[in-house]
Amino acid sequence: MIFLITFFAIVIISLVFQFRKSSRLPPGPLSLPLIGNIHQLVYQVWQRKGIAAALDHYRKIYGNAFTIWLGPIPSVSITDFETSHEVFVKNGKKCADRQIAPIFEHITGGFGLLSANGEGWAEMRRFTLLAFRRLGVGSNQIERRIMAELNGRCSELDLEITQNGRAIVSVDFFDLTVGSVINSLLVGKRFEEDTKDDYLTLKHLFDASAETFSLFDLSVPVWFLKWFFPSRFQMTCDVRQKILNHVAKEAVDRQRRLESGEYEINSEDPKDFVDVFLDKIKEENKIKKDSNPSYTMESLKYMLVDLWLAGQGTTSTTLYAGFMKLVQHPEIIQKIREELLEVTEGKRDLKLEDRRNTPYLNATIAEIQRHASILNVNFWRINNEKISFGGYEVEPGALIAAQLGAFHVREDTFENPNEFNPDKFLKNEQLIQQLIPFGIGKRSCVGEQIAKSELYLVFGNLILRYDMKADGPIPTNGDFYPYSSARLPDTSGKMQFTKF
Ligand code: HEM
Repeated sequence: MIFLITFFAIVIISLVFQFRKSSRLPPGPLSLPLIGNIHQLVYQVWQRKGIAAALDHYRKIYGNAFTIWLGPIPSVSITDFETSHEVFVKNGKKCADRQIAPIFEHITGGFGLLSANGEGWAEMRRFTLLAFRRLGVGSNQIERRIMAELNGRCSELDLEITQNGRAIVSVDFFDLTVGSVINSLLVGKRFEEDTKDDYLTLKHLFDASAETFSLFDLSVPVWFLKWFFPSRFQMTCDVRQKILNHVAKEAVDRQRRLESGEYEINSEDPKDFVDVFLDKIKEENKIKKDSNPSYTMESLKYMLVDLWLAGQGTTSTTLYAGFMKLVQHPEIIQKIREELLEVTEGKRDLKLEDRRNTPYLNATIAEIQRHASILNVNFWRINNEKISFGGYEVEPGALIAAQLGAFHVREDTFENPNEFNPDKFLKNEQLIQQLIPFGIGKRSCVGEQIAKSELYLVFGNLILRYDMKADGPIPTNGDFYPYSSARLPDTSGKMQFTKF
């Protein structure tokens, strides 16, 4: 009897505590002590066949901001633009830290951008944006890099068309084009015929690392993985080390040549990110006593991996998914082409400066990004100060995220969200400002300018140059891993390109 009374007393006290902790937070399903809402979340994700759909379900019940308790930690999801702006821009400083998966913290040691926080992250972010500017991002220098790569790839397509009357284009085409642009920006090398194997090794390693990017791997503590899944843990560490060595080998070699006097950096006209970084290491070394500890070879290696990792798959997936949509809508391709022929008079390539005169292409790219919405769950931030918004209060230590995937499928913002139709962005010109595929606030994408330039130039110029249609069935599987944080489409689709 005493045992039963004690048990019920503990349950009631725990429920009261849980209720009090939740009372100022945005609403959400009734949570239990210790497990929070994990059981309901798992059920909804399973029943609705995906994380974004489950979050959309909660949004419909509880509104634009809602709380799901992940065990003892509250996670606040925000699914509209205005509240995201209020929290991540107006209160940006309070939630600049990212919640870093224990396994990532373990393998990066706080280096890089994706899995770093604090002063080290802030310094690297400032440096990266400055380095990108020095390398011509935002000017027509980046346009030249992208077009050089695209022209190289198109000459291969043209040869295939001359030989076979058509070229078969698969996801590899976009992977290689985007991979080459980023490689040339980071380490000054494109992937050419003789270096394609290099690229394939890297792609294979990145694919292998994506396998260990499930919510499970990202949530459990390192000791748990080490003890209960030692081979999986080892695989994650080994793959990461191989990626690090592979991506950084050019930087290590250049550092060696720099020290031996075989190589010199032209500070006025750096060739790539490695040049800018090595130059900065040299500058910091001169200061000695007060030099910034962020500028080391180790730090450069992790920066290269993060920029490669974040910049390659995202852009390539968007291009592939976009073309898969377009070949199912030849009328949209036709309308884009008419617009582009008017702007270029059919005599020249499409340029970034044409963007203001191509509203239909701009709307199509926005619709592609909305549909591709590459993250099912956005990276969580941790607030380190209390954040108040819309009458709610989120105490420090909560997880908080703008859920881009759930936001991009809202039917009250994007009419008929399942339908692929760029017209929605033309009917309401403000809508394009509300789309946030690159995230919002202090941790938003550092590669946004590069990605936007690539998407515009590749979509536009390929449509200007080629007629395209599906080669075989278009995969209709939707999201290949609906339970993973990142959205990955089935990439088995192919297209036939012929000369326009
Ligand atoms: C279509 C292409 C791309 C999309 C949709 C995309 C999207 C995103 C998103 C949603 C985030 C997280 C924002 C947040 O936490 O709120 C992010 C972060 C990031 N992206 Fe991108 N990205 C793309 C291309 C690129 C490129 C080309 C690069 C590099 C050259 C890049 C580098 C990064 C980095 C380093 C971060 C972490 C920034 C930080 O933590 O400070 N991304 N991106």
